[in-house]
Amino acid sequence: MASKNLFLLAGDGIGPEAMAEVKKLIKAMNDKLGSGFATDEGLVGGCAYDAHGAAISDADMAKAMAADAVLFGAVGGPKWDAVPYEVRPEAGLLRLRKDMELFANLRPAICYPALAASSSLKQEVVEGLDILIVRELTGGVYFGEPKQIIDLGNGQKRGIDTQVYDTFEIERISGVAFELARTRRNHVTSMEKRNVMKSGVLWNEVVTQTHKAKYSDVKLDHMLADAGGMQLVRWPKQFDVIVTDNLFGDMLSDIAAMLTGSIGMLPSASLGAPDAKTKKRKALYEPVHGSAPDIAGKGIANPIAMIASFAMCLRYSFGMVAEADKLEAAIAAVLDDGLRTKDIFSAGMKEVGTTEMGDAIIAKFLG
Ligand SMILES: NC(=O)c1ccc[n+]([C@@H]2O[C@H](COP(=O)([O-])OP(=O)(O)OC[C@H]3O[C@@H](n4cnc5c(N)ncnc54)[C@H](O)[C@@H]3O)[C@@H](O)[C@H]2O)c1
Ligand SMILES: CC(C)[C@H](C(=O)O)[C@@H](O)C(=O)O
Ligand SMILES: [Mg+2]
Repeated sequence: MASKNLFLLAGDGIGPEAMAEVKKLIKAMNDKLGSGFATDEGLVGGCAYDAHGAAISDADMAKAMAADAVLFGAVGGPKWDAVPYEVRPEAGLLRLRKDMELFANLRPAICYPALAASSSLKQEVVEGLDILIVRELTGGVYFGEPKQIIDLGNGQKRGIDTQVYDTFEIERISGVAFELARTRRNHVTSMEKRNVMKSGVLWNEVVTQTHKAKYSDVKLDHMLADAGGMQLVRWPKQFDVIVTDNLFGDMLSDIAAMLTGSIGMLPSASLGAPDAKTKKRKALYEPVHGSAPDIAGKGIANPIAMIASFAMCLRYSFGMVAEADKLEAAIAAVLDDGLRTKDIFSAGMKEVGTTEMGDAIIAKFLG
């Protein structure tokens, strides 16, 4: 069997702790199921800066470009607060997204039945929740130029970020959202702020045109992004697929994370366009959470977002749909058994650490 090449970038803080659980899972799949994964590892974020002064080296960037899929942990932390902006840990992740042209970021927020009662929201609000945020990932204010701080010479400075979207960027991300909606509940809600932003006006216009031209069988709603944030907390089950820009998608997905019980639960897939010849997409899979410096090194991080990101990798990069379903079912089963890391703990449940949670999920998956 041809090997499936995975490039692992564990990063900083709890990144390596969560990645260790996925490494165990990959080894178990190779040993017990003959899955044929080949892995290589590199450095990203603060650890890469410490090693060679950049948030990701050109050599590791080349390996990421060549891999069938990249698994990414998390980057950042207070240790690197003072490093120059251009080489801060987060720059490594942004370079991966931009250079690999990973324009489509899929962030599913699913409330596992066992966690419905432990959410900070009322049980009936989150029970059975299954929504998908489709975040544009290579454009908008994250990458628009100019992006700078200029000295005005009068004791004042000016910080500038630029929100830019071109038609093709909005067309291709809304196409991804409409296609995915067809495999779900056939409903897309597009979020922007057309009431204050020109890019929001264009976003609204292009999504509407794309819908009319190719996807009129899908139900489409438009919502202002601030109202969208409010509606996500008020009654999230009104949504199926939400499509939005880079910055709104960043914030709305952190809000959605709490609907699932913890940010330690939310996986994501960042996908490029299919290659014209091979049909393969460049892809990176990462949890939505960060390096969690406050709990790093304590062995208590929730590895589920990282493991569920690997399930997305099985599904989207390797077409291993049965294995992906089985892995997600294993996560649900372990939660049903009452195992909880600290972030999702509630009375009467069994508190476990990162390793125990990972082991239990792997055992269920293989069993
Ligand atoms: N993709 C990424 O690498 C990524 C994403 C977000 C933030 N960051 C970076 O991470 C650093 C910390 O950022 P932050 O504190 O705003 O966000 P964070 O997601 O790291 O942490 C927010 C809170 O959630 C908790 N948390 C996060 N993941 C958890 C998990 N798996 N299990 C249990 N608890 C978890 C943390 O303990 C913390 O209290 C910053 O440098 C930021 O830039 C990186
Ligand atoms: C770490 C940071 C660059 C990143 C982002 O803002 O996109 C993170 O918050 C995320 O949600 O993936
Ligand atoms: Mg974020």
